[in-house]
Amino acid sequence: CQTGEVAADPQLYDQSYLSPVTIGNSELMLDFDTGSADLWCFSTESPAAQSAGHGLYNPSTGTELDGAFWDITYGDQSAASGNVFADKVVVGGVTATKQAVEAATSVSYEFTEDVASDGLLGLAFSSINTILPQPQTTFFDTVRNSLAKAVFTVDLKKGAAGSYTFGYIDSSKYSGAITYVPVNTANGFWQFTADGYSAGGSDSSTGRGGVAIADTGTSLLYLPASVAKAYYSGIQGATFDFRQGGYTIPCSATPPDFNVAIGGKTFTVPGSYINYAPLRAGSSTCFGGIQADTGIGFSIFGDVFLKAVYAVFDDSGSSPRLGFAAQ
Ligand SMILES: N#Cc1c(N)n[nH]c1N1CCCC1
Repeated sequence: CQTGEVAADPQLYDQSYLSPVTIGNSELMLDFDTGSADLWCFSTESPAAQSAGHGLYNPSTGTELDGAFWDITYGDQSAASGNVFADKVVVGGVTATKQAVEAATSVSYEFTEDVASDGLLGLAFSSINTILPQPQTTFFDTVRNSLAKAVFTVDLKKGAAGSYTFGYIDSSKYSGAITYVPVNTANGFWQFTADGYSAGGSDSSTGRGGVAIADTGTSLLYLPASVAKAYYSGIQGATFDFRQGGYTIPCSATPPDFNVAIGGKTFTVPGSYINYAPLRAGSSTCFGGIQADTGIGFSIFGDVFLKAVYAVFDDSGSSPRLGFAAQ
């Protein structure tokens, strides 16, 4: 029965969190993403112009899946594609002896420019893995029957290293009880229903809840437009800036805490987490950590929310569920 733990290292402004993964005989830094289901990495097959500065997977240690290829486009229109090898993957001591490793032969500039990241490790459901003609399993799905318990946990932190664990829940990492809610896997995401939202100390609701996904691969917290609008209406100097593509606030602002009701329990995102980052170095205008989920089709509980809670991604029962506890 395997269990393991790996660090989640924050990148600038907590834009993403990277964890060390051994693939074949390379150690790479991957972005663990509960919003996608492909494990892909820069490789010796990637064009040098695209892979400069990145750690590379050398497929010589793997066995090529003949005829298999992959091609993924994310919500932000970043993209990558390539071919597939079965190789040994180790995360925090948990070993998948024959994991589908997607070697990139082409990546978009967003990935080329993010030199700290050598690829992604998808932790959504394998139903949305992009490998054709036959989708393959995520790392979690590959190892889940060998884990002490078919769970993984997410403990992200603001501006500090957090952790992911596989196979166990660490009671020293949270306070109070874990509140569990059912997951709808129809879209391949860890999708749940949030009950409602409110700002500050008041329980004056900023709006009814709705469908949401827990997504470590997204930096911010995307909520119904009416909720985002109500939240920023309480902040002096806040505005929706079309050119920036979202709400901005003065970096000097102290935003109110933001409360989310899930499973009948209230979880609080400290207002400071919503003063996300200057528009560019030295700017006195900051981008808001809460943005409208307009056009997405559901809310996205990304890192701004996840770094305020301890999250349990539980596939150990008859159907998957999500657990949340205060950190
Ligand atoms: N957009 C987007 C997105 C998402 N919703 N989850 N993970 C994402 N990405 C991982 C790497 C780039 C984007």
